[in-house]
Amino acid sequence: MPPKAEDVPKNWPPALPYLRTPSHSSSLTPDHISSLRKRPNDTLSIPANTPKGPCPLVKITPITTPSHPANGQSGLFAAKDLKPGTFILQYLGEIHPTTSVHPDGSLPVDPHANSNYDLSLDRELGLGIDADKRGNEARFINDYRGVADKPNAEFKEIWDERRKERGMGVWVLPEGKSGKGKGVRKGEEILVSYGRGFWGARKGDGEG
Ligand SMILES: C[S@@+](CC[C@H](N)C(=O)[O-])C[C@H]1O[C@@H](n2cnc3c(N)ncnc32)[C@H](O)[C@@H]1O
Repeated sequence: MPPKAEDVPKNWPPALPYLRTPSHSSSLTPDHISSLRKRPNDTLSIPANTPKGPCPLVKITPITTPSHPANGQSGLFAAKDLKPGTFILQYLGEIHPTTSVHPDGSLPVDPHANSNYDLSLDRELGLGIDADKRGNEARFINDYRGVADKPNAEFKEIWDERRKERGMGVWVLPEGKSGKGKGVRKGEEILVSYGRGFWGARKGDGEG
């Protein structure tokens, strides 16, 4: 059955599969899988009342402000006031090894290296989450550079108790000692820091 309009968020690109749970690359090894199923000591769980499917806290919005560095693309905006420390949604995409052996057996290659939607989940083990070809609303989160003075949200590892699996979550920045995180007001863009490495690899695409 084709998905009903309410099954995907408004402004979701029609050609892109919308995920409600992570997808696993067929290149994951048994070691990767067993590490994904081991809960790290200091991770928070996804709140039990988190809906599977479209997130009521956010809106995918086309950007039409000429001064915005991602003008002509989309961004993710708050649909409600969000307090500091709020879990917003999980970053869904394909969980994949960051290197895999080339089909001809030559040097390892990373087929996700050029993706603009690839997040690191575990650097040591070499695991990433790529939302280039499939994902959820979180793939539309822009970097704060050129948009605001500071980020108002962050990517932080989470534990999914329903799937017993590690993943990445998007959280509103906590208050912190200096009152750093002030929350996100309804209608404000949700912005993270991609890190200098992202922009360093894409000189001319944003700030370094
Ligand atoms: C994960 S995507 C974010 C969603 C993207 N805007 C879209 O509509 O699909 C990352 C890409 O968004 C753009 N982008 C995000 N933040 C930006 C910023 N601060 N300045 C310039 N481009 C940005 C860049 O093209 C980057 O490669």
